[in-house]
Amino acid sequence: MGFPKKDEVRMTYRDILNESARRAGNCACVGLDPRPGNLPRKIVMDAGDHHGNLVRFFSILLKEAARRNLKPAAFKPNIGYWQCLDAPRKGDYQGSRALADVLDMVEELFPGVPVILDSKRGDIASSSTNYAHEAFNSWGAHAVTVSPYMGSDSVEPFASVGGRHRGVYVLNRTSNRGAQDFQGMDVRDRNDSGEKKEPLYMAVARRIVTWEKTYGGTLGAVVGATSPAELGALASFYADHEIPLLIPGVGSQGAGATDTVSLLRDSGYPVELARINSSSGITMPWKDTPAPDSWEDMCMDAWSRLLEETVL
Ligand SMILES: O=c1ccn([C@@H]2O[C@H](COP(=O)(O)O)[C@@H](O)[C@H]2O)c(=O)[nH]1
Repeated sequence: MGFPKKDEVRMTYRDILNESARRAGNCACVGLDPRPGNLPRKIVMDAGDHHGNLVRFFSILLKEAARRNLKPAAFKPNIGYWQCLDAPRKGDYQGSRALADVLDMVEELFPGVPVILDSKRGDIASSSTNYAHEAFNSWGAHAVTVSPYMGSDSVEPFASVGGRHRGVYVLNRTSNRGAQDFQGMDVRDRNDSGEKKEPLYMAVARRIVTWEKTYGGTLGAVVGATSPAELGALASFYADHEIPLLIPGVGSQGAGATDTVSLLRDSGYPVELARINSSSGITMPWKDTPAPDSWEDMCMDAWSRLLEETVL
């Protein structure tokens, strides 16, 4: 893989986001999460050949999207969907090889479109350093998702290994039902002198802004579209700080892209820094039913709808 390009090294990750949104004309992020059991019948030539089946499937989709000039402003593979197809103790790396080949295709067909590796890492500093190398150097990703649960020293290695041209999206207020269990807890930040309590996701948001001051143009936040009140509050808070938002939850999880864009605009948030993600809603809109013969058009319709609904 050829990341990073020479020009990109001179840019901050925030510059890369601004530039890719300007070129694409939208703030859409297409998720790349394969589910081998739900692939169209005609694609599956041998049920055990995950590498062949996935490369065939994504090659058809990516080439057709490029032919129709359907350029999103980011791609987001979730590493778990790919690496669960490896069987390393048997010398089998089909999932990882398929992801590598698909990322090569993305780079060739959609040059300049950032890839966000959704791996949700975060560990003691020395281990985080290795995870940062995994994302930025092994996979050549432009950005990675990171959990803040272990604190500053677990997040900072991603920013220092990545440098200014790589992004670090911190899990802030996630899109799942259980997000409220901890992220919504009222807490008092010991670093603040006040006695006032606030939801944990707001305390994390303040830290993201603090980290951003040290690692300018690189820190972002993952905030789900499924909780509009929280997304609105965080988007307003981040607006002046220009913190990039990665927003999953659109499509299969029920949130609408149009509503999400309106909410961001109403919050005064610079929409070109957001990446609104839909994964299975685009690559598997038939959900758990068998893929229809018109599967390719179905995917392209969903893909182009996301781009239209997130137009800048
Ligand atoms: O809060 C979060 C953080 C990450 N995700 C990831 O995004 C995609 C969503 O997939 P859909 O098929 O569009 O529902 C998936 O990789 C999640 O792990 C999230 O959904 N919410």
